[in-house]
Amino acid sequence: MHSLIDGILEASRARGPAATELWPAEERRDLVASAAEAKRNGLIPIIAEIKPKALGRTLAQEEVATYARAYAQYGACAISVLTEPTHFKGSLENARTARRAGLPVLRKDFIFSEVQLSEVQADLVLLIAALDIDLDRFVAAARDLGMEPLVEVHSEKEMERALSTEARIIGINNRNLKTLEVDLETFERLAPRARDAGVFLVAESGVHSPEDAVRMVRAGADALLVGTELMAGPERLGELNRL
Ligand SMILES: O=P(O)(O)OC[C@@H](O)[C@@H](O)c1c[nH]c2ccccc12
Repeated sequence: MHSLIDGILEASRARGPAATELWPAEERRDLVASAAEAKRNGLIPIIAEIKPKALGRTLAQEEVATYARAYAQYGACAISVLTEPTHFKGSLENARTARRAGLPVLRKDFIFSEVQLSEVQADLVLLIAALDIDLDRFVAAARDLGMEPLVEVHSEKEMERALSTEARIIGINNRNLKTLEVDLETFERLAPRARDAGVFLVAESGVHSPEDAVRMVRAGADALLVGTELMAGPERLGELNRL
């Protein structure tokens, strides 16, 4: 694993988990239904990410709220929120704030221990296959807490691992977490196997233009996850999600 990931895991271990959050009995928001609605409205379903690292600094809560509202206004089907503080400059608070915009929220973090799952409420939670966690156990634990797991893969081997679990949503990360290189070909190579298995498929990372977006949809993406490009200007979502 890249030393960056080692550093993130080490910092997380040193911090320890945040206090467990009790889940209010409010309705859960469904990514699959929200993506279907975007499609009906003639839009490419995009999960728009709040990624402070793209700006090189932490965000004030008013800024998080502004991004989240803009993402909703420009037709995002969900919001992804980085909650990892040391490298990605995210926070649990950002997830709570973003959820007020009304869209399903995906919590993005480096989850390697089950207690981390209860730190904050989200509709979906990212589980990274490359972290070598017991995916079956974490998929079940996430559902027990009322969150839908999104299992992220980057190789054929990780894809087989993800498909062997009960996961219904799989993300193919075009960014290699070891080298940090981005290649949209990764999605094109791995998507057919997942399509055959009938899971909901997310193309993650490296989408910067309408051409990139269409390319991922043609390759079989049910939704795209876009961060860096939208942090530079959330209004760009309005160009990226046009079919
Ligand atoms: O900024 P990009 O290239 O649009 O990528 C967004 C998202 O896919 C990326 O932030 C991401 C994908 N998987 C992750 C795992 C951890 C942290 C971050 C990520």
